[in-house]
Amino acid sequence: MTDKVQTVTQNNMNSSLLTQDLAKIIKRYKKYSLYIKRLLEETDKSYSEIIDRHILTPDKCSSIKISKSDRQYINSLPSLPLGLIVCSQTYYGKARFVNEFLNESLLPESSIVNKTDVVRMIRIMHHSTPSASLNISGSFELLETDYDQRSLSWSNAPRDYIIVKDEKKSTLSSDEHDHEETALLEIRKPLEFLGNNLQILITPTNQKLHVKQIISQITENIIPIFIYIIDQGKLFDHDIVELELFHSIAPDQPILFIRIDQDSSTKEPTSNIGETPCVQVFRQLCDLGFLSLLTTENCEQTPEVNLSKFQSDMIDNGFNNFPLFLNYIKKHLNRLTIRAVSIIQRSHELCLDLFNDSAFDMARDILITPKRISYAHEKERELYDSLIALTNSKQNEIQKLILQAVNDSQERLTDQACSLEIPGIELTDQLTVKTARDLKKCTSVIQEFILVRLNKAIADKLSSSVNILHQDYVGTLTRCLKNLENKEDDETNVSASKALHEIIQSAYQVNITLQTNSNLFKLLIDRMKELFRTFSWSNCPRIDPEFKRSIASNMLNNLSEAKLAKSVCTQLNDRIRMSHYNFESLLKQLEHRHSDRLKSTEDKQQRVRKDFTPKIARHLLESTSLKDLIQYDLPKQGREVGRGQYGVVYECESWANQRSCVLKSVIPPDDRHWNDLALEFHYLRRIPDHPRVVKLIGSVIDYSYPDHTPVLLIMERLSRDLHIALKNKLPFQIRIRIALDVVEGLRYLHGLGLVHRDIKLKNVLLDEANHARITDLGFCKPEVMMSGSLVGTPIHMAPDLFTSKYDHTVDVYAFGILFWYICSNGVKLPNNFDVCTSKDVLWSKVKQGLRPERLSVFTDECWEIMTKCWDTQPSNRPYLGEVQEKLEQIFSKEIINV
Ligand SMILES: Nc1ncnc2c1ncn2[C@@H]1O[C@H](COP(=O)(O)OP(=O)(O)OP(=O)(O)O)[C@@H](O)[C@H]1O
Repeated sequence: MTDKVQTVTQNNMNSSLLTQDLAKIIKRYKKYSLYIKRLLEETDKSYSEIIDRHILTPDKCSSIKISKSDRQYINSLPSLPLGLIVCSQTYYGKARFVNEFLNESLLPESSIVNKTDVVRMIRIMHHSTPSASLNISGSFELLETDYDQRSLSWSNAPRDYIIVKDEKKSTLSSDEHDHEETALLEIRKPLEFLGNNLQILITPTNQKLHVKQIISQITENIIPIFIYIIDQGKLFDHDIVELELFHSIAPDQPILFIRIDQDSSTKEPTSNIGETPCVQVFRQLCDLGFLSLLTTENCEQTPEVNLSKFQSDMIDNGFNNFPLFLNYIKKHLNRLTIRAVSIIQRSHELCLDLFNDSAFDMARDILITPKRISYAHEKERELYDSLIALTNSKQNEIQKLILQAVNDSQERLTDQACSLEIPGIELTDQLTVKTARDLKKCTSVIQEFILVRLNKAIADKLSSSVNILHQDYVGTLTRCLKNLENKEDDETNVSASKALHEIIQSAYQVNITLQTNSNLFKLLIDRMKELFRTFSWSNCPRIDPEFKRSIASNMLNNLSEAKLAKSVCTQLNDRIRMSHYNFESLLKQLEHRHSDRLKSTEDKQQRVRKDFTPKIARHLLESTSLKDLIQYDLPKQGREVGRGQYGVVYECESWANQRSCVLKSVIPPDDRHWNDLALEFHYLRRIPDHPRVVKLIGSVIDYSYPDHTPVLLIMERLSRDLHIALKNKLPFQIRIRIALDVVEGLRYLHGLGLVHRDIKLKNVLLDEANHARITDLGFCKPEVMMSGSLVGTPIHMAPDLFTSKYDHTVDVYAFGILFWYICSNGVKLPNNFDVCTSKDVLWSKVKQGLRPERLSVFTDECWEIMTKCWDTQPSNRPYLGEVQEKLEQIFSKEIINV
């Protein structure tokens, strides 16, 4: 008796803890779902601005947009209730689980319901007043008057509510019976811990419905969590078929299998093959592909990779293992929210990548376009000059060509002329013409015949020899202009490359069109006709072959190849000159259009750098931090390690499966700081792990304070910074190795296109073995994203930082100053700087050339390195590769000496 009382009390306690913890888990899930929804709304707002302002091209905009189905999924999480869907091998398994879960005997168990009874689908939900109803797909309600009347306190569901009446015994038609069978029993009663956020849904038993139909009906308007109770010693064939079907219909849906001890009254005989039921069931579930020998811990480390695989789990002895049940629910809900936030996070990452690419493109465009235009000018001029020179110098050649063509074809043409038929002419018996008009006609037919063939011969000669333009010479200019033109929005404009094409055409005209009806061709004929006009006839000749031959050879002999050649060249010259003027004016127009376009590109570039990149980086900081928060919770803050200008650094024992971390807690006071932090975070997390750069583990935004939101950046922990280390002095050899580490780290960052912009003692951290890593990438940016802001720590700032146009060599300058400290083996300010009364005085002196003084301990090699690094002229500063080489020489020498 006492034992029983104790068990009941224990059960009550367990149950109340379970319900409290479950409520907490669901509350947390709902809170994060709402954050994610808000983040989606804010992201949408930013994306609308990006679209409205044409910051990205329409196809790029559509690539970052979150799809309709993803959007529906994200919005469904905070708005739809969770549904704990209870499946089992038997009805008893479901009833036992639900009753245990609710800690009351709501569903009738073995003594009341028979094994063969058809049990309907049941929904249990919280409501302040108890009631029950039968629903079809939630839209159609079959009311049976006494259901509500009989409900009373609703501590037990009557048998006839849950059992579908036998078809044979029922008075209903077959259709009505089907409706009656698929109807869902909805039980509403006060169940505070379920609240509005959780419902329990019990799958039907012994119904004829297909698994697919059951899944679609039961998951309607809820976020499902599938639970499968195994209440028999093993899975039977029909269970396996059902589970296989489930797996094929909903492959991404994980299931929590809960094995409970068999109820003796419903026990089925199981084959004993020497395995415990737990092992047998586990093996069966592995065979089905639901479970794997891979531990769940392994799965947890990479939740995205395993989103659809091996998320199912099994709990043995389910009723005594509610903490495991809760743990599964928490993991499952985490996966849902992580999936949602990952969708947004990926879109943010893609958007920032596109910004980065477009920043590169814009910077390149701004740099290259003016160069291309002047290149086009220069090349066209060269082309024009050489064409003119060529046509002038070709006159003799052309003359020779014409003469050669005439000589080559003279015999053939006169022979052909002899046998030429002259149609439409009536001749006398003596072969003479009857009228002067006929004689003229005969002459013109022969002339025409000769002219056409002669022209063909000349044209062939010219075209094969006037290969005056080299393809690559023209090709380069064409490509250059094509690139310029591609940037043009207005395609209907007459382009400079069309003008270029014209100039090439005219130069090649001889080659291209002489054989056909070109102007040049006509000109040749006209020219020749003019030359033959002088031909006169003394008496009326016989129109015989002799006559035809004499006309033909007369023509060919009288041809003035010099005049013809001159005429060809003048024509070519005129054409080239005209094309050139045309080209020049079109290129001018193109230049104007480009200069307007570049102005707006510069504006766009500024907007991308200064407004949109920080904005999306901030969204990304939120999405990534939220994901980390869901996955790993808030890190535990240990003792303070150090303080910077913007945040406090604390120890943190472990977080996200990493031991020995620090968390840098920053409370950005305004939007500018938020943006800086977001950018720092964005660039830092993109940097692949490198031994010389401090590793960022993750970030979390702590939303638990009402008036401020600290951002926690969690990083690997090192032992101290270089400032502290130098204060305590270090051997020379170690200091040189530290300098080498810093150079290596900087070279790595520069190789990624990044500029650190804040190299100083406190941003170099040392590990236990005094190896250095660069940290604090707050100002670190890709070179193309830098808008010339004045950032850094005064004494390390290069004078060119004040010109708003600077590059990665500002890091080389800062390294020079850092190296001065390293060589001085201390932290005392250089005397030359110490005398400056303010930051402004210091900067103005540095601009005038003031640098740290040489200390007596400095070797010549070291002094040379630092002085070269801090050269006023950025282009005179050495490459870091050179610095590394010099430092390595010093280091090796030191080793030998030691
Ligand atoms: N990963 C870390 N491991 C150990 N100590 C660290 C780590 N990060 C920072 N610290 C300590 O915390 C101090 C403060 O670091 P923080 O990056 O906030 O600022 P800072 O670089 O000193 O200055 P600022 O904020 O002006 O850039 C550092 O000087 C260093 O001593």
